[in-house]
Amino acid sequence: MATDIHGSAPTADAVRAALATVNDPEIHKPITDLGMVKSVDIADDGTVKVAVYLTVSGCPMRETITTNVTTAVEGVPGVTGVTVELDVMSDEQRKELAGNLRGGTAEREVPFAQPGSLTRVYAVASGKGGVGKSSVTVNLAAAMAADGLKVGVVDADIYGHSVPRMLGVEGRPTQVENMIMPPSSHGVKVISIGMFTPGNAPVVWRGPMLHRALQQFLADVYWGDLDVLLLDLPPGTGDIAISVAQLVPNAEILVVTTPQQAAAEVAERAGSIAVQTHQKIVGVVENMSGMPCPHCDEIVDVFGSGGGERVAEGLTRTTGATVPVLGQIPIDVRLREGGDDGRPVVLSHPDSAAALALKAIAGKLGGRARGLAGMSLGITPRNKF
Ligand SMILES: Nc1ncnc2c1ncn2[C@@H]1O[C@H](COP(=O)(O)OP(=O)(O)OP(=O)(O)O)[C@@H](O)[C@H]1O
Repeated sequence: MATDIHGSAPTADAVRAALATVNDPEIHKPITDLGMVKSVDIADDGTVKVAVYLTVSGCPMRETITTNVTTAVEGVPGVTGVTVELDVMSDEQRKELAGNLRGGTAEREVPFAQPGSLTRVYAVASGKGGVGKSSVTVNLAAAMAADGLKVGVVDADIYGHSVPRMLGVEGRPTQVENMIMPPSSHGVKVISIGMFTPGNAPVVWRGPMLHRALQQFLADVYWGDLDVLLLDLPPGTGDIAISVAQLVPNAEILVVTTPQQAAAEVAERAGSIAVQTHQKIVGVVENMSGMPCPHCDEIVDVFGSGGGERVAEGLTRTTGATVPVLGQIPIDVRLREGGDDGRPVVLSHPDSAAALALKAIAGKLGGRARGLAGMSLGITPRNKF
């Protein structure tokens, strides 16, 4: 603990400045800006009592907040001891905070669909299930976050939500009024339907409910300023793909397939939905592209070859715009293990061939300048008669 050499009591300004360095662990903004500091009492003997408002009672972050406040204030010259008292915001205070976080925008707007939004939104789609769409999503997200980008993932795979496990995110999100704070892991903010269902209960929802859930994930979750938002869609050409197109028309589609002929055909069908919804297809990722033989390193084409290329060519023909193959990811046991352990392979084995392929794709997608390119201008072309 730091003690002032002159033995004088710490100043209120210095304590405030120290508190301004403490971020709320979920909102990632200084507690002083969020109206969370209730009072600061500085005694002549240098002891400081800080009263902090939690956003909700039973906040899972209370211990982290207490520790961080204590550490920050202990560092102020002249402080001889710190006690932290916790209180809970009133409904009124929570409403005010939610309003502040929204930055004055009306409720229920999807921030990523607003003109001027600089967040790149990628909807990750596949034709068939099990081709590695979620694995690709979480690894791209983790690689981009490791590169310093602010990244969010919406697990919109309502039927097979696996993103939280793959990223090692546990627990339920905190809710402040009708704003949901997304938990984060490996620097990636995540929201999933799995966080709102008891146990591992399967979700049997119909189209309109799915649309509402997705709208909530996009509009009611406090994402902050994101560079990239990845949406893990359910396989196929279902309702969610249409909802994404309506809610975030500027989302670009990333198609994941395996090299297999059958998978490639359905992937192409899933991708071509973009033609109907006027969305851009950013590219194709071929996953499970061969497996290095553990004995001789020869590449074994377990699922055949050429699927990614075929899908890209097909989508280029259908859309009239060039759709590139962004990368090929080999089969790697460590990638599967990373998914089971909540530690994406790009972080656990960054030099493996699978991780290198994923990081190269992340570099292409994350490195594209943020801008208005690809954004809907809100103009509907008039039909010619
Ligand atoms: N390149 C790879 N090497 C080894 N295992 C992989 C690879 N890609 C995915 N897997 C494994 O295959 C399984 C299916 O992957 P994943 O859940 O990502 O697919 P998905 O397309 O999202 O499936 P669904 O749409 O049904 O949710 C997982 O166990 C995952 O760990």
